[in-house]
Amino acid sequence: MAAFRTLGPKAAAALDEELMSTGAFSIDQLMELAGLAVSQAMYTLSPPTKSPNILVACGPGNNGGDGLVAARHLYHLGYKPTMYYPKQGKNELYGRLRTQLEQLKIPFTNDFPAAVGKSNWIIDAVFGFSFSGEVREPFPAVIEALKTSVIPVLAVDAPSSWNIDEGPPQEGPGKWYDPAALISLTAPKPLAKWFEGRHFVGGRFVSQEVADKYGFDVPTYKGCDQIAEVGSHDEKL
Ligand SMILES: NC(=O)C1=CN([C@@H]2O[C@H](COP(=O)(O)OP(=O)(O)OC[C@H]3O[C@@H](n4cnc5c(N)ncnc54)[C@H](O)[C@@H]3O)[C@@H](O)[C@H]2O)[C@@H](O)CC1
Ligand SMILES: [K+]
Repeated sequence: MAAFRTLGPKAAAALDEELMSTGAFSIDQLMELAGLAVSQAMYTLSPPTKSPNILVACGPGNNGGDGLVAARHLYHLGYKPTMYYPKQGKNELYGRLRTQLEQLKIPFTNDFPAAVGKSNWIIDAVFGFSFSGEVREPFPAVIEALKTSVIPVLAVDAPSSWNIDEGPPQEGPGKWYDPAALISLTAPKPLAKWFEGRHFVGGRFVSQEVADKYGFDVPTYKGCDQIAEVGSHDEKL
């Protein structure tokens, strides 16, 4: 696939609304499918036999919720996830997802930089398509740790701190946080045009009719995969 079509933040929010109204999906279902897709992307990048220790950084919104779901699936796939979740959002769903992890005795840490050194991979579920402006506390230290980390990172829906429409922060090449891999949920957001690492799309539940209405492509999923690798924007696969 070359030059994939993207979905801007307003269209992405409208699509979620439509899936949950006329589409009759619940947020729990959408988040479960998103988190499952994230866990499959992680497995494709590096199986638990090679990279058992996964640090999952979760933000206060639904992107963080995807990280909570992904951690549960990763545990059942044989990984040892550790959670960093400093600011739990108000939705009761986040509380239930957290309880599910606590019942599996998955550890939560308050010291993100210290946990980075004990990890084989990091999952960035801090901010998704509703991120805007300058990164506020307590997350600047997290973004800084991601930027300087030698541990590879899989970003969920967006590399956190990147502008959703305009891509990486304008700090000069090589000076921003640049994850090794990205999984776009439902469709790549405009920022994916600046991303050059391994790129997956998850969302094997969206109909062609919905994709046509919102103007994005349904990738070719293989076998029973929840994800498809789509490559970078200018690359022909
Ligand atoms: N169909 C899909 O593709 C689905 C996507 N979901 C996920 O939901 C995400 C969008 O979720 P939300 O709309 O809840 O938003 P996000 O999770 O993208 O972020 C919103 C949260 O981040 C905070 N925030 C925004 N800018 C900030 C800044 N500069 N500094 C500090 N905090 C900031 C907001 O106050 C809010 O708490 C998607 O990116 C995707 O990961 C799923 O969970 C549901 C289904
Ligand atoms: K993210």
